Amino acid sequence: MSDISDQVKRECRSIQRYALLALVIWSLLFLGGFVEYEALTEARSVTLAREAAKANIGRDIALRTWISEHGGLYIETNEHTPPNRALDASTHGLLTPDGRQLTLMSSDYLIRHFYQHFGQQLGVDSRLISASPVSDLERPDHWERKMLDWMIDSQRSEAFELVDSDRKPTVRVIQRLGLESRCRGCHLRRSVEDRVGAISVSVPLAPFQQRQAEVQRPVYLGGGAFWFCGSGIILLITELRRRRTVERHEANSELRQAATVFLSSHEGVVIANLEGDVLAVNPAFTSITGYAQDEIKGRNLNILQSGRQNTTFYEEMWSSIKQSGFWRGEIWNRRKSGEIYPEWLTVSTVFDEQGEATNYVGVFSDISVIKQSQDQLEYLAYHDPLTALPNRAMMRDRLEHAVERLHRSGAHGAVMFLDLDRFKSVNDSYGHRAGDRVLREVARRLKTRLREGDTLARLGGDEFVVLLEDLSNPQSVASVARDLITLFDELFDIGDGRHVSLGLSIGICLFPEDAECTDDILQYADAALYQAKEGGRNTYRFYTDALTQSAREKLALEAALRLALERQEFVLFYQPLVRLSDREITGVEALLRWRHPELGVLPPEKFIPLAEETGLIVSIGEWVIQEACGQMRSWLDRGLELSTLAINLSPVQFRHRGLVDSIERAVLETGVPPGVIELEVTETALMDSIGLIEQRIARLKALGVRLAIDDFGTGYSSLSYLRRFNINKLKIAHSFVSNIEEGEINQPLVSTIVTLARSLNLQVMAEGVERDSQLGYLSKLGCDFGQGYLFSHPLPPEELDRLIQGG
Ligand SMILES: Nc1nc2c(ncn2[C@@H]2O[C@H](COP(=O)(O)O[C@H]3[C@@H](O)[C@H](n4cnc5c(=O)[nH]c(N)nc54)O[C@@H]3COP(=O)(O)O)[C@@H](O)[C@H]2O)c(=O)[nH]1
Repeated sequence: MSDISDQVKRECRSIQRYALLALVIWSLLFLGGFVEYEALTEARSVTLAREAAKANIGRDIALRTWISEHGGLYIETNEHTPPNRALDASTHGLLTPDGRQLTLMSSDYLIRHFYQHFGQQLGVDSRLISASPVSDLERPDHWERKMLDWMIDSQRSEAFELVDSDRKPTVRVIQRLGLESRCRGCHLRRSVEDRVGAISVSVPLAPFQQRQAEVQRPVYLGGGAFWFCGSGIILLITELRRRRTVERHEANSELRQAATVFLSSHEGVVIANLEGDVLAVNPAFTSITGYAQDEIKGRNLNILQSGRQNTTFYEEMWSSIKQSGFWRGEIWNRRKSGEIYPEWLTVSTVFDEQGEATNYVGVFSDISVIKQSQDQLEYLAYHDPLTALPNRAMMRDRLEHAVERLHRSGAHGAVMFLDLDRFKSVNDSYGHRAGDRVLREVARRLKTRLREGDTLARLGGDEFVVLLEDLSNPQSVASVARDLITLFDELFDIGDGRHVSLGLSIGICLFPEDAECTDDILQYADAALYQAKEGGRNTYRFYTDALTQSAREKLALEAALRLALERQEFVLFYQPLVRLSDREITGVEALLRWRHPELGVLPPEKFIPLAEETGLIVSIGEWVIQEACGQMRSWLDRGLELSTLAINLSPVQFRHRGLVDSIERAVLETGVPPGVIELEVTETALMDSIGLIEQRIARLKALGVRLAIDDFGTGYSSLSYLRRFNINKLKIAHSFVSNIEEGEINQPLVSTIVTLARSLNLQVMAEGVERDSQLGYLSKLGCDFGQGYLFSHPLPPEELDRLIQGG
């Protein structure tokens, strides 16, 4: 950079030197011209003065001649014109009759006299001189003498010279006079016949110089102005040249910079003419396209076209370049290897100083990698990475399109919400790898049953959605649902030779029948799924209005349930457990109630399922245990003879690892004997959690807590677990007791349960004893205990208190 500026400075200095030289030459030329002009003017002044002198001489000669021809001129004498003493007296003493004196004026006298008086005014001094003067008046001065001698010697009749007379330049002219015949008489009379005479005229040069100076002034002014103009032009040209030099250097520097950018840029650059023929490319162009400069130069840019864009694309692109001089966008081009790739291209038109387009410059970068990442991101934004199925976003997108399209065409569609039954257990028991394997297999199996136009998406977890479009008959969805469920008949391989069994629940929403907007369709399908799961799993349900209503209620209830514990809205009722042999109340069963602020006292079936579903049952259950134990302690302290406190446990509670801890805590805190606590669980709960609860039951047993099987006879009829878990009591379900008198089926069933209990050495209790007849029958069978409205409804503790106290 500094090299460049030094060079610029050097060139500028050189230009300035030339300018100075030109200025000096120009000034010298002018000065020479002025000097020459001055000399010419001076010469002209001299010439004019000389001519004035000669004019005088001519006039003098004419006067002399005239006077000579007339023999002289008589004039009256006065103090200015005294008598001519040079002549004899006869010629100057003449008197006129009136007494005036006249004198004869010879030519000499007249002219001398004339110049004496008027020479000053005329600016000319003229006098007659003679080589042999008869008076001092005729005597030549030094110059005149010299000139007379020269003229005599050189036979010349005239001489002139510019001399300094009293420091004033004066033109002096001298002209010899010939002795003419008419003068001879006079000369003879005066004995000066052979005299050499001459007229000598002196003309001061100053007036002529002055006149010339006046003429010169405008010339000098004009000349000065001309000099200034010339000098100005020289300076202007110098400045222009200096600027052009600087600009040229700057342009060169910019060009060098541009060349550096061109060569070192990571973006490909191609310069083409207006026909699209390549003129130059940079190294990055070569590395991106594979074409070296020599290969591509002269070839048309269309060699790079990939064929991926149609002619309309190129027409629009070139139309933009021609209209605005510019185009930018993404384009697919072809490398020399034939591979096509995306590039981000900017095409700019280069214009000359007249605004005419001269070239096109294309600058581009290979965006293959960016594109791939972008594609990957787009893919991830719309796909589930585990199963490669469309995700929620894409499913919504497709559903929205389908709703719109089907709305126009009048065809039907359906959304199926799929939920895997027992998947959570697989994940919990065998780990996420096994779970992932199952999910991939589920996706694979489901796809086998669907058509190409259907969408199978995974929303997350074990939730899948199927979108069916263009259904000619909405009922056909049911057969698809059945087929999908059947796909789960086969076990799922989870590796290491292990297999698990899963079920499938499906909720179906038809559109536009059930709903017309995406959100509603999805919500309704979800609600239908809930119904399917409620309906026993491994089944499907269609959406209905009633279902929506119950779903809404469920939501409201769930919100209230979450607050019920902290608002202390739960209470426990207690129902007596009666020993049938003597009708004594030997224990109580704690039964939960919810005092809902708006709905009143709610029985357990209204909220326990929801509490189980949401997991709230764990903390509610802990409260029940704590509260019931506290109450029991209070009764025992007051001397009530109660040996059993029955507490219901839901399967969810039973599976929860904190169960034993919470019972231990209650025992510890309330001081209730653990032996009075009897936990009621269902057979199903026991069997479902069999692997998980074995240790837990052992701990409970070790604590002294008793176990009763609730609703015995309605679930699995496996008896081995009765011994295995050291069960203490069987409770015969209401449904068996309620029609014990009429049914031929129920009597043997109840009798069998009582017999079984006896043989296993278990206590047995009948639930739902409402009538004496039922009591009589059960007593006859030898049933140990009974519970039912016949004895008492579930009561608040203080009422139960009264009941027991009252006997
Ligand atoms: N996990 C928990 N579950 C609980 C708890 N409290 C109750 N429950 C469960 O709710 C079920 C229904 O209980 P509830 O509505 O209180 O009904 C009990 C009695 O009112 C009813 N019963 C008693 N005698 C009769 C009768 O003669 N006729 C008739 N129709 N019903 C009667 O039976 C229920 C008690 O039955 P059981 O538990 O099988 O002994 C209840 O079954 C529990 O599953 C809780 O705190 N936690």
